[in-house]
Amino acid sequence: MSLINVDNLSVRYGANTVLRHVSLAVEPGEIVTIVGPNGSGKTSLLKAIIGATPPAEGRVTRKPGLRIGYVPQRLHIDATLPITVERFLRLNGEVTRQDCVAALATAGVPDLLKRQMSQLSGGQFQRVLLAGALVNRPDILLLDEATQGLDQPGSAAFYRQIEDVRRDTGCAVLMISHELHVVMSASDRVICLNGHVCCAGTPDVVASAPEYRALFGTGTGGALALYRHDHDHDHADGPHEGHDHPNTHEAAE
Ligand SMILES: Nc1ncnc2c1ncn2[C@@H]1O[C@H](COP(=O)(O)OP(=O)(O)OP(=O)(O)O)[C@@H](O)[C@H]1O
Repeated sequence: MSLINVDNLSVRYGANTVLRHVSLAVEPGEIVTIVGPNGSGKTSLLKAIIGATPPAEGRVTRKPGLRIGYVPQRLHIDATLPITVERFLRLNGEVTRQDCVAALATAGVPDLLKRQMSQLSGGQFQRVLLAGALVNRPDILLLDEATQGLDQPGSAAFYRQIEDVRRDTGCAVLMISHELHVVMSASDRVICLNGHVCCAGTPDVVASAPEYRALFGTGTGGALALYRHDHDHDHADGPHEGHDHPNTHEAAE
């Protein structure tokens, strides 16, 4: 059974339809990236998946008992508020120090337990948010542009960490990113969203799809090559989400 199944989902705010007939599924252990321009409904999709936004049409099914870890776009913590990393992580319910130590290690920042949140660098802060999402041992991580404010090497390092997290914990990942060229190596599957699913498939296929190029241009070719590396695992392409351009991936494959 899929961890998450989105079936023919439409989302409206008043008269404004921001998602139309979106269908997708996330399988255990998969890394799926959602790309799309500003305002294309990416955050609305994540909100519908966690149940914070009701569907106008269609439905979202979560596997019973599914544990979701959520990493927000950004989180502001008042610099004058003294709060250590450990205390911050223990805000997540019944969490022991051991759980915090383990989550920080998985997030790639094993030595931050006693540090003040306000003294972390941007990259360390995002990893502590990641640890906060990991602390309850989720089946799936949802990341909403978790690398905002990081420079490109910082983003690339963060996404490599996500791959390590998947390898170490087996959890699935559904993430939003503007940076296909950076998430390329980490993603099994990419869904390009623009109110509807305009193309979907492996990163290579999506990056060369005319629909993606129409939205993002072709300027990332060099970066794609730079960040691409060989995977030592083999994930199936997964189901191609229903969309308006059925021949895209087949033509490119
Ligand atoms: N609570 C809301 N009420 C009304 N309109 C909303 C609400 N949330 C989002 N919208 C609108 O829905 C559309 C999609 O927004 P959403 O945040 O899902 O897009 P996004 O792809 O995540 O954008 P970005 O890349 O800029 O974060 C936008 O036009 C936005 O203004």
